[in-house]
Amino acid sequence: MLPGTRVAVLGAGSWGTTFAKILADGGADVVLWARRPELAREISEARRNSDYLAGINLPVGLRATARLDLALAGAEYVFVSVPSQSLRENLILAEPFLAPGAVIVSLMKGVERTTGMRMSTVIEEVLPISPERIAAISGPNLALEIAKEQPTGAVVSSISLETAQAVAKLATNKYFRSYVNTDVIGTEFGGVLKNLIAVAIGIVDGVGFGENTKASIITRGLVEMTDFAVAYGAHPETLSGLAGLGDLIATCQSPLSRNNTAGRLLGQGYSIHDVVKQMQQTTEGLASVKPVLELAAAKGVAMPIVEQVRQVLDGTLNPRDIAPHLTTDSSEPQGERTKDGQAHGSAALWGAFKRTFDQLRNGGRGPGSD
Ligand SMILES: NC(=O)C1=CN([C@@H]2O[C@H](COP(=O)(O)OP(=O)(O)OC[C@H]3O[C@@H](n4cnc5c(N)ncnc54)[C@H](O)[C@@H]3O)[C@@H](O)[C@H]2O)C=CC1
Ligand SMILES: O=C(CO)COP(=O)(O)O
Repeated sequence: MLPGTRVAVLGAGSWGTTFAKILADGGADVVLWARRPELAREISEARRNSDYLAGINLPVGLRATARLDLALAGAEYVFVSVPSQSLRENLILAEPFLAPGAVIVSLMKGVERTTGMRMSTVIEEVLPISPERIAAISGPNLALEIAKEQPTGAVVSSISLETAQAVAKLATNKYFRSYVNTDVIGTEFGGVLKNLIAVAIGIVDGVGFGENTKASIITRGLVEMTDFAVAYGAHPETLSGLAGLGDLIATCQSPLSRNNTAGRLLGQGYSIHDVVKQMQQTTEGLASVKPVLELAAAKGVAMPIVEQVRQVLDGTLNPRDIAPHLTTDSSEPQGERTKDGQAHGSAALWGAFKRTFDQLRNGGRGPGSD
């Protein structure tokens, strides 16, 4: 990838702006599209995005505009970071201005509420481009930490390995390392599902429960995530990688996570109505609960933790009663793993932890697989 590749980033919230910085610091020629002209002006002139990334200086070469046509003109790669529920309407607006042959990359971690579709499938349905020109990026990527240039990794996924590698080369710099895979289903569902487990962790934190409960929810949550994603065709290893376990750890541990924060407020007794009012930024998990449970039911996948999150959101479960299992479940004792699982016993889980940390340490070379 030659430095100076023309790239557009759509969405100037915390992740879109941070990703624009990642790409610009990697040598790309980046134009960031913001809906609001005053935000585009602040980014271009003051090199700041004070609403979303307070205290961060943005790269000198990064340009911003509120004109979608100007942002997209000549862009070979288009990275999209708008709230998942608004993706479809934004793609319709963007389509007339897309350069022929452009690659579209989803940075989002939600499913469309009305259809249950993953973001790459919404892109494939709305835009007249082949799936080989679509990619998705996911990983333990709390925006503010990356904007401060704290090192991390992510996975770029596309059914075309060539596309994934080209995108990964663009999205690599001294503090951000991109790996590649071709498991788009696992990569995208990893990002969607860890949000729901992070809401559950926030709830138990808000209630005041301790580390045993949280560790149990994280571990059982990873089983739910894996069973769900595998039922839809994902490789289980993807869920043990950066886009699964890696992101689950980051999101469940960090007060920077909006999903975790929303859960904590619910656990402290706020109603979902009050929580939505308080959250200034996109909280994908809240919109994903219902479609994910519908998709799980369609494949017969049990998701007791996500089900309890739904009940807390609906006000039918007291947050104090949330547990890593359904407390009403009186079935016979089961093994820790359900279907594909005996291969994923404790040794495999330790292996997955170790791989994740090894990958985080292993920066600096070309894109490898996750
Ligand atoms: N913030 C983070 O640390 C990370 C976020 N993500 C994902 O990135 C996506 C975007 O999230 P954030 O940037 O964090 O959200 P955000 O709330 O910080 O920013 C969202 C941006 O989209 C704009 N927006 C809102 N409604 C819109 C609409 N209808 N059309 C166009 N733009 C609209 C907002 O004005 C704002 O600029 C989400 O799917 C999230 O899961 C992924 C990795 C990390
Ligand atoms: O996806 C994220 C970290 O990888 C950001 O999580 P939140 O959307 O919960 O802030």
